[in-house]
Amino acid sequence: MKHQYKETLLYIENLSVAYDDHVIIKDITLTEKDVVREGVDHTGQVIAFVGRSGRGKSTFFKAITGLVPVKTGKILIKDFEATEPNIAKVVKEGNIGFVDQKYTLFRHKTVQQTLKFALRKTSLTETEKEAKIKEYIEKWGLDTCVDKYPNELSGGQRQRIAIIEQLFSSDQFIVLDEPFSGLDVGNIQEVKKSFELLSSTSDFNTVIFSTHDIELAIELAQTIYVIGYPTINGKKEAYGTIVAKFDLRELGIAWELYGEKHIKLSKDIIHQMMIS
Ligand SMILES: Nc1ncnc2c1ncn2[C@@H]1O[C@H](COP(=O)(O)OP(=O)(O)OP(=O)(O)O)[C@@H](O)[C@H]1O
Repeated sequence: MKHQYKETLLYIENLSVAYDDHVIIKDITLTEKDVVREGVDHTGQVIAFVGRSGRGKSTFFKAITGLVPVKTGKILIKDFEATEPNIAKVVKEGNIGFVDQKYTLFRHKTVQQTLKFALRKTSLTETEKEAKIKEYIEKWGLDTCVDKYPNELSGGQRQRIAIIEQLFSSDQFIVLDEPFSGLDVGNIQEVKKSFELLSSTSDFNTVIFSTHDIELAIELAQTIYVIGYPTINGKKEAYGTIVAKFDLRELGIAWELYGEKHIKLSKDIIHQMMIS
């Protein structure tokens, strides 16, 4: 066995979202399962969404994080509080962490204060909260930032704080909308490291992100979905949906160094994006 599929972590059926009467995304159905790899302690899931501008990636992310209401459909996630396996719950705002493109932080709070605030609804004691913040600050290399305000942080640092903040207030899911846009090469490496940290912490950790950088998507994700306008009966529709799914595990190239097969996949993905 190289890898095995276990419990369902995320299940989306027939999702559609409309602003006023204008349907933006429609007919979105997907299942993501927990994957266990032989000889690897923690294998979090990394899922990428790509697609041309305006096809509805951000709208889809806002729907699964409960930030916009759905028109139709069901979004279920594993219930981590249930004592039995395979118990799912309907997603609610706050269950899935969302890091937007601007990594918005409280302007008037220091990093320490921001993280403390993110833990306010947990049942941890004051001492436990301090310990948890310290643990993450150290693990994520943010020791020098504790007493700084957002305008004193680099883009990469701001983003890591935004990720930790979301991790503190929601369970094992985190959605990042274009986490790599506008970052320099150094910060891109830092964010990549955050992805590794996230997925190596727990089997259940699931990172969902969008990007316009296909190579990065292939390098980081095990599943890549293309969101685009579908062509139905020869006519291109004007709503976004999943037009293609690429499972790198099935293709035998997940967790592998970038090579010939990855380059071929990149071409296939770009082709799917161009026709949708
Ligand atoms: N609040 C809103 N009200 C009305 N229309 C909206 C709203 N937000 C987004 N839209 C429209 O929904 C469509 C999809 O936008 P969305 O931001 O989800 O696309 P995207 O795929 O994330 O694009 P990009 O890659 O450029 O970020 C666009 O036509 C956009 O104009």
